[in-house]
Formats: sequence, C-alpha cells, structure tokens
Amino acid sequence: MTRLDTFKALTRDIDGINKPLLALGLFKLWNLIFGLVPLFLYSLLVNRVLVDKHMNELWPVIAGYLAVFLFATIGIAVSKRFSNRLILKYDLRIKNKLLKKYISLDNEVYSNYSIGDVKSRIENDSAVAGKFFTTHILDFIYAVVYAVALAVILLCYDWRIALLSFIFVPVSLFTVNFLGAKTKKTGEELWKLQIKYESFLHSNFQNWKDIKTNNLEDAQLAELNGHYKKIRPVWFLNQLYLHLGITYSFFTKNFITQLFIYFIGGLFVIKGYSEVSVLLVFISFYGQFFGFIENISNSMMNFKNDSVNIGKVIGILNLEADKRPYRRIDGTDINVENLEFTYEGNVSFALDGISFSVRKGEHLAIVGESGSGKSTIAKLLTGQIKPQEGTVSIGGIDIYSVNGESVSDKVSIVVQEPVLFNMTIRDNLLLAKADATDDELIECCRRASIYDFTQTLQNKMDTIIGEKGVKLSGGQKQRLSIARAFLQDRDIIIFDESTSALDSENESDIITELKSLSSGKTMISIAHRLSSILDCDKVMVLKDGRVVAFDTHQNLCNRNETYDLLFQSQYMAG
Ligand SMILES: Nc1ncnc2c1ncn2[C@@H]1O[C@H](COP(=O)(O)OP(=O)(O)OP(=O)(O)O)[C@@H](O)[C@H]1O
Repeated sequence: MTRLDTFKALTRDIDGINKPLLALGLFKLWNLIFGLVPLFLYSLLVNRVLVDKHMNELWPVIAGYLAVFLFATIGIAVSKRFSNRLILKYDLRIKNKLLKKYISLDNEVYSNYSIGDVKSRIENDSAVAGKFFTTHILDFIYAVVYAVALAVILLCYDWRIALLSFIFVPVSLFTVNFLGAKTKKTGEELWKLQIKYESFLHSNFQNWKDIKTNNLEDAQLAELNGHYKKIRPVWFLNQLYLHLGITYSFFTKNFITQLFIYFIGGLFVIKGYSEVSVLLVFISFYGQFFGFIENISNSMMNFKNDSVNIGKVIGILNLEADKRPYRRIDGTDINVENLEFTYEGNVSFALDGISFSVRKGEHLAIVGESGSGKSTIAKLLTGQIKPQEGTVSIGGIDIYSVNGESVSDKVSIVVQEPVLFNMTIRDNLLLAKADATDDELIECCRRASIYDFTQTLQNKMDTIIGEKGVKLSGGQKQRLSIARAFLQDRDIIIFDESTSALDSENESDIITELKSLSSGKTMISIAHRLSSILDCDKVMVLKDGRVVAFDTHQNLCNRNETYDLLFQSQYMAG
C-alpha cells in the first residue's frame, strides 16, 4: 500500500484529524524556511565576509543567525506540541473505532480473531498507526521538499560537482529499499509469532488456578520457552536488517559521499573549474542534502516495517460490519428446518438434518450423549454460528437475515461457564439491563437463589467478584448468570447446562422460579438432570447430530430405546 492509500484508509470516517494535521504542516513549512535561511547566511559569510572581506556585513549575518535560531526554536517547540496532540487524539479515536468495529462484526467473522490478535491490534498496532501522520506523512514530505530545495541550490552552486555527487542518491535509496523489504518480511513473521505468544500468555493468566492445581507449571514454562525460541531468531534478523539499513545510510553519508566530493571537488579546483570557497559551501550544503536523503531512505525503510502493523489496523477497519438490518421480532414460535452444520476443519457433521418446532410458552428439553450436538443447536438458535444448510426462524423471521442485536433482544442464553467480569455483582447484573432499579436487582437475585449469598458478603451487591468471577463457586456463578437472564426478561431463554454446577435443592428452586416466570415464555433446556426434564413439554433426543426422538418424557420412557438407555445411564445417575 502506498502512503496515500494508507492515509486514506486510516482517516476514513475519523473526524478532527485534518485541522491539527494542517496546522502541523504549516509549522513544518515554517521550520523548512528557517532551515534554509542559514544556508544563505553561510554562503554570505564565506563569500562576502571571508573571501571578499566585506567586514561590515559580518554583523547582519550574525544577527540573521540569531533571529533564525529564535524563530526555528519557536517553530520546533510549537510543532512538537501539535504533533503530540495529533498523535494522542488519533490514538484515542482509532482505538475507539477498532473496538466498535470488533463489536459490530458478524459473530462468524469475530470468531476468526484470537485474544492475542485482538489485543495486539488494538494496543500495539494502533499506536504505530497513530504515528503514521507525523512520521510517514509530514516528516517524509518535509524531507523530500527540503532535499529537492537543496538539490536545486547545489545545482545552482556548481552543477558539475552536483550532478556527479547525485549518483549516490539512487544507490542509497535502492539499498535501503532492499533492506526495508527484508525488514518488512521478518516483521510480518515476528507479528504472527507474537500474537500466538500473546494468546498463550492470556490463556495462562486466565487459567492460572487450573495450571497450579494440575501441576502444569513446568509444561507451561516449557511452552513459554518454546515461544521465545521461535521469536528470538526472527527478532534478531528483523533488527539486523533494520540496523544494517541505518548503518548503511550513515556510512554513505559520512564517509563515501564526503570523501568523493573532496576528491572530485579538489580535482575541479586544481583544474580551475571551481574555487575553494565554492567547494567549502558546497560540502556544507551537500552534508545537509544527504542528511535529508538519509531521512528519506530511513523513512522508506521504516514505512515498510510499520506497514506490517498499520496493515493489521486497516485490515480490521476494512472488515464489513454486520450489515444485516435490525428487525424487531414479535412472535415467539421457533421453527428449525433441516439444519446442517459442520465446524471448520471437521470432516463430520455436528448436526445433520435437524428439524423441530417449539411453540410460544413451551418448554423443550434437549438431551443426548456428550458430543451429540446439543450446544451446537444452542449456538445456532442464538445466531452465534450460521448453518451451512437449513433455516431457523423465530416469529416467522429468519434469524440469519437480521442482525445479531435483533436476535439477542429476543433470546437470552445462560451457559455452563458464564461470562462474568472483574466488577461488582451489581455491575455484572447491570450489563443485562443498564437502567435496572435496586428492587429489580434484588428480585432477580432472589429468583436465582443468590440474594441470600450476596447478603453474607462484606460489600453485599458491591462486592467485586474477580477475573471471570473467580471469587465465586461454580454454582454461584451460574446463579448470577441466571439472575442476569431473569433481569433481561427475554421471550426465549436457552439454558445450556446452566444448572450443572448446582446441587439438587438449588436446582429445583431455580426450576420452580423458571416455571413461574415461564408463562408466555419459550424455554429450551439442554438438560443435565432428571429434574430438569420431567416438567418439560417435550424432550428432543439427539444422537450423532441427528434427532432420534421427539416426544413427551412419559411417551419416550415407554417407547424409545435410546432415550431409555440414556435416561437410565445418565439422568438417573445425576
Ligand atoms: N468449536 C468447535 N470446533 C470444532 N468442533 C467442535 C466445536 N464445538 C463442538 N465441536 C464438535 O461438534 C460436535 C458437537 O458438539 P457439541 O458441543 O454441540 O456437543 P454436546 O452435545 O453439547 O456435548 P456436551 O454434552 O459434551 O457438551 C462434537 O463432535 C464436538 O467435538
């Protein structure tokens, strides 16, 4: 991607950037003018004062130098301030935009990104993108304009020496470009390894308790070292190419070109084509000129390197948000027809030709052996994944033709491992309904049999429950998550083994509450115990991703062999 394309992609839909960028550009121009004036003063000093001995011009030259110093200092200070402001402003906006984009993504697209990837893009890559405007746009344009201005001045001074000395420019640019390509390639490899490493770290921090209890520290340390071993050589190569580029431009600027000009210039002076004073000024100008060529080369190399990170940001910005329309779903009947679903990378169906319906107010239990496809149905009914074949409609609306919000406004799901945040119990509940009153919070906690527990805590509802609710037992987490579903009060509630960690007494209390709440609501329970099946209107039995029976518990007990076996082995034991 060119700088212009990158600029367009990074500024699309981001307001408030153009003004500080323009202001910064003007101050760069200011700096450029006050950077060129000393060259003119130097030439006056050498030619008029020293060579022609016009001593009366010495004081104006000195005054000119002082004035330039003053104005240039002001220019540098003000542009630094503007550039910091621009970077901070952009950084905040781009992070915000990336987060919003992630949230608005279709579930399927969203699940393509690992935690390490997301973290790296939002934190590190966006910071690199934030510096793009100053480093790769303004500083680059400044260096190019300055270099062109100096090239013109050099040509005016002595076109022969100038033309000869310019041969180093393409050589330098080519070499630095070549090294830049290598830096970019290794940078990309490094990025891939780093996101794997970040994901590994993240899952370690999340599961540190399990790692300790299962004595997995050594295995995890070995894996950590494995990550370092892979990262180290690529990082080394990346830094090598980067520094080779920098060293090369330094060497050409300070040694080869200077030596060459002294040699050629000396020959020209000896042959009478030029003068010592001209050569002196020329060498001083050329030093500055090549300094800017060096800046351009470095900028080209750094742009290649940074474009790895910037590309990751643009990659997310260019993703299509969930464009499906929002539609209010009024009806509550669920109709599932001929669902087929295979997880990516798997060869066999997780679900194969599933059809069933649940009427408004009915309670359906889904049972089956482990791996028979129960949770996959729950994910499909909530639109988290899309089937390869078949349809799911709620109230006559195809749930895959509307956006995720339409479905989540209608259906809530309570899962075995609920998503809880390191916040207070109150805040975790308020996520479900931001404007819930205290009475509503107490009511939903009572119904989920968690209220009494909250009252035993020092800070009651304002107790912070730790990362992923680590300070709560499995059953307390599930009850909190059920309280959240009660608070959400959706028309359809899916319980995916969400009472598995509760004791029988607590489970039956919650089921009684569910029943009292369920008038008019449709419920689907991925059942764990006998108690959760007995009162259901229908039971659907799954085997290897297919429906093998669909009837009332009593009828199934009498007639269905699979159900009977499953029931005897699994549910009676529970
Ligand atoms: N994310 C995934 N990627 C690949 N395969 C998966 C994934 N999730 C589930 N599967 C596979 O799909 C099949 C159905 O899984 P599912 O989780 O729906 O079963 P289940 O009946 O809910 O099992 P359990 O009772 O053990 O929770 C299984 O063979 C499982 O290995």
